Amino acid sequence: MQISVIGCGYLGAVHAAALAVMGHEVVGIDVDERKIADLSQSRAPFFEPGLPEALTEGFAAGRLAFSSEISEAKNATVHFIAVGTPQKAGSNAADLTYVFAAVEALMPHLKPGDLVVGKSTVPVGTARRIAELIAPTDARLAWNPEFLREGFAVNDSMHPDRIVYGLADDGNRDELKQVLDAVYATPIAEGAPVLVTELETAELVKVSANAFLATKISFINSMAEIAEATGADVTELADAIGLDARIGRRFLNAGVGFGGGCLPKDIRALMAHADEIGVGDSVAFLKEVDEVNLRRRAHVVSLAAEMLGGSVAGKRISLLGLSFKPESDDIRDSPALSIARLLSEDGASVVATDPEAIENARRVLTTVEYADSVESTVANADLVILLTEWKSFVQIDPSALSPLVSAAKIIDGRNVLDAQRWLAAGWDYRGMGRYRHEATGH
Ligand SMILES: NC(=O)C1=CN([C@@H]2O[C@H](COP(=O)(O)OP(=O)(O)OC[C@H]3O[C@@H](n4cnc5c(N)ncnc54)[C@H](O)[C@@H]3O)[C@@H](O)[C@H]2O)C=CC1
Ligand SMILES: O=C(O)[C@H]1O[C@H](OP(=O)(O)OP(=O)(O)OC[C@H]2O[C@@H](n3ccc(=O)[nH]c3=O)[C@H](O)[C@@H]2O)[C@H](O)[C@@H](O)[C@@H]1O
Repeated sequence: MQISVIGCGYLGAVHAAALAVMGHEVVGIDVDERKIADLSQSRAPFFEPGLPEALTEGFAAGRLAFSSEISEAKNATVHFIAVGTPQKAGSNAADLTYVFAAVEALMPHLKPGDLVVGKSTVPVGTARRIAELIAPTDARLAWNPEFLREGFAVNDSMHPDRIVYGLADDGNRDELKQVLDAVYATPIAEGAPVLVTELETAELVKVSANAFLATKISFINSMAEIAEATGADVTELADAIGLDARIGRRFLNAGVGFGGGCLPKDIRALMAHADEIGVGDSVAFLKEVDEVNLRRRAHVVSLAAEMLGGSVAGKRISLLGLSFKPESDDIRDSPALSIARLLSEDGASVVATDPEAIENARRVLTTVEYADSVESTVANADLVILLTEWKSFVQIDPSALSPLVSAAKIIDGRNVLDAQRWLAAGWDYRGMGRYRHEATGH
């Protein structure tokens, strides 16, 4: 099939490459010419494992192209909308400007019978508005939310655990379902379940999935707060409750909380939209979810001050990790960046490293010094804080770092380090909601 993907960011670039690998002829379109220049040369414009290989495969097969000209979408019959829907400045609501700009730019190139497929995450009701907007072109609309995770985006796109088609129940449903079944023939053949819903349900499935994940993380972080106040250990607690299959262990990792370009803005957009339509009370709990999450960042800063004798001012603090999660260079709403900013504001001298996110961080945070290696980052540190659980950080040998630092003190912001090993190497180790032990080593 001939497919266009409008918007080639973290979602769209991966989606375009994955569709080409699946055998379709794909053109990816973006208004960002730098991104298109990179992608056209088969270079991933951001770090995402597997994306360079997928781009290479798509280009080698002659099935993938990128352009900044929307007119290049004219030969496609299926058009995915994958542009950003960030939080509006000064409000919790989603900014839909890019979605409507993309649809309006695409409209002159739509042919009767084309299928426009929304993939961006939007407030319920957006799809219906777009369907009305494109009606004069005789193109049709579907909403097909995306559930991929950054860091696993290519694999999640090739092997989704479910595929949701939002299709208006107006007599054309079977025909449109067949088109989408052809788009997703490869994962469907592998057994990916397909769910067909009304447009509104498909839109709501997406935001409610993210709201549930955010709630699960804030739940365990609330328990971390209780554990901190009572001497319990939240990791043991998560292991114990997670063995109940109704609860499940995944997404019960307490720490500095969730960030990224989706979970935070999606729960806020859901609250804003629910307020707007008069059902704000239904999701009022998400305000607490957001607040618990943001408190984790402040908590790390207070813990740092406590470990440094009452204040971080004038202290050298080393941060391991800048991206919002490992295997990604994405720093959108990253807890690590907020913590770096708060520590600098409190007068600490902050030095940070990350395997992939330094360049992105440098552009938005200038009060921090950046270093290329763990060793140069921790040199003469009064305190080390792990904020993103990159494998290379989790595997650090604590005794190799001890001679480099001014004081062997570490906060494990993701509860991923082997506490006993760090304690045995003489470090003052503090996790998030974990038992407090005294160092046992030299
Ligand atoms: N990043 C992720 O893992 C996932 C994102 N989503 C949703 O997908 C959407 C996109 O997210 P990201 O890719 O992360 O954002 P992003 O900011 O990385 O990418 C958005 C892209 O759209 C482009 N764009 C903006 N206006 C355009 C226009 N008129 N025509 C063509 N291109 C245009 C931008 O230049 C940018 O490259 C959002 O709604 C997000 O919530 C959904 C699932 C996963
Ligand atoms: O809509 C989206 O964009 C995507 O948002 C999330 O994916 P992503 O943002 O890539 O990352 P997650 O793996 O969900 O992690 C989000 C944040 O939660 C944090 N987290 C995750 C799990 C956990 O147990 N504890 C925890 O603090 C991570 O460190 C990270 O900061 C969802 O998992 C995807 O299904 C969804 O498609």
